[in-house]
Amino acid sequence: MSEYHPLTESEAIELARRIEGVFPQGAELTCREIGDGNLNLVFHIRDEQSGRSLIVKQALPYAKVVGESWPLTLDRSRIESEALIQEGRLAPGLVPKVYKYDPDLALTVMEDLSDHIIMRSGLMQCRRYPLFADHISTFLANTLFFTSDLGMNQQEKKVQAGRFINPELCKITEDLIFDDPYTVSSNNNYDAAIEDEAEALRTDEKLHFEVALLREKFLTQGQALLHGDLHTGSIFVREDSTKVIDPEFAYYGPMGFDIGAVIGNLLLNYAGQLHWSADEASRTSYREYLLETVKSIWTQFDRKFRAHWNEKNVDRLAARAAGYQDDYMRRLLQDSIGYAGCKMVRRIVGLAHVADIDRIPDAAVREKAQRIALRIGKALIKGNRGAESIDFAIDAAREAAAALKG
Ligand SMILES: Nc1ncnc2c1ncn2[C@@H]1O[C@H](COP(=O)(O)OP(=O)(O)O)[C@@H](O)[C@H]1O
Ligand SMILES: CSC[C@H]1O[C@H](OP(=O)(O)O)[C@H](O)[C@@H]1O
Repeated sequence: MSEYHPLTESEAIELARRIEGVFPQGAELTCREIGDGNLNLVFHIRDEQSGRSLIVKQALPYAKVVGESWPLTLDRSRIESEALIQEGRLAPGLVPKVYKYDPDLALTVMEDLSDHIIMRSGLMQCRRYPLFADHISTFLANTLFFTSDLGMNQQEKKVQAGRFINPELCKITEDLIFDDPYTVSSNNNYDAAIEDEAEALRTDEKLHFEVALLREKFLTQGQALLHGDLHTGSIFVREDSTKVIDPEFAYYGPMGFDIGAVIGNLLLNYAGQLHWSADEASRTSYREYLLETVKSIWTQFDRKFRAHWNEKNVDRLAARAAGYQDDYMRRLLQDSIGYAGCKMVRRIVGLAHVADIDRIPDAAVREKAQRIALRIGKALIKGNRGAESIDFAIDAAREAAAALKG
């Protein structure tokens, strides 16, 4: 079985059976392929009798969402498993356990998180997660600080950056997020009703300038080891637990890209609340919850990151230089806001959308949600370098909803 080929369900069972300490001898295992993402196969293997289960995630040699015409490296499976192991070390309890990585079959065997729900689905059901901001801010502060030049040996960091060179997956981001939405591209995909918005994205010079600056940072700034695709479809939640999955886009990049991904995806749900909330009162209430969550994520991240800096910093100059920490955090906030905006725009007009918006059944309501999302996204991109607090993002969201009477 060791030569690469996409597994059948029965092969996935045989592979899972060989993982020590999970299934009882002779267990009757069942298997279902449950992958709903854009890229990979995900097998769920379970023993009904003991209730034990695990996940086998296997990379395909192409992007599943497009097909074999878009070849994609299998090495992303190594990057994903190594990133999960790093994240688990730095943020214990916030990622699934990795049982095995098989380089020949390009697969990772990991903990089954089916007792959680994908956060995007939870948000579409207007559920609240009181510990999420605490958990995700810990994940972000720990993984970003301790893989940066502030928190780890600077020579080791360069060596580690070499293990996370991820050109093909970075190219997807560079094209889909920072290029296609602002030009005519066969990758783009949007409803005809918002052709005026797509045209405006293609002709807005101030927007292009800001996107170019953010893209330049994505291309050149190896600040920390990023998750690289931290949207709400890559986060499993329960009221009492948060688990981050799917770091196959991991590479050394600008920290704000991860923080912005979380914020941008919460705001995409905010835009979609026209449909998911039952009425005006619950819409207002849930939107406030989303904005409080955005604020709390940034505030807690800022506090935790500064605490690491003050207590665990390994860069002597960073410890001494007056005003450096405040300047660093201000730039980080601004990057996060800018990238949040980019993440929002791409999910409305680019290749891969989000269910928060696309599953709105009524075309007129969906169109309004798309316009709100684009209005917020553009405001965040254009205003990022002037933002002095996270309230800038919150005010932009409120303004867009009010302007379009969401
Ligand atoms: N550890 C896990 N436990 C349970 N389900 C999982 C796990 N990992 C992935 N899944 C399921 O598979 C889906 C796709 O996984 P994901 O890692 O996002 O794949 P892709 O890389 O193709 O986007 C998830 O939305 C989730 O339903
Ligand atoms: C051609 S890949 C498009 C899109 O899919 C990835 O998301 P996921 O693997 O979580 O489904 C990533 O966001 C890419 O930009």
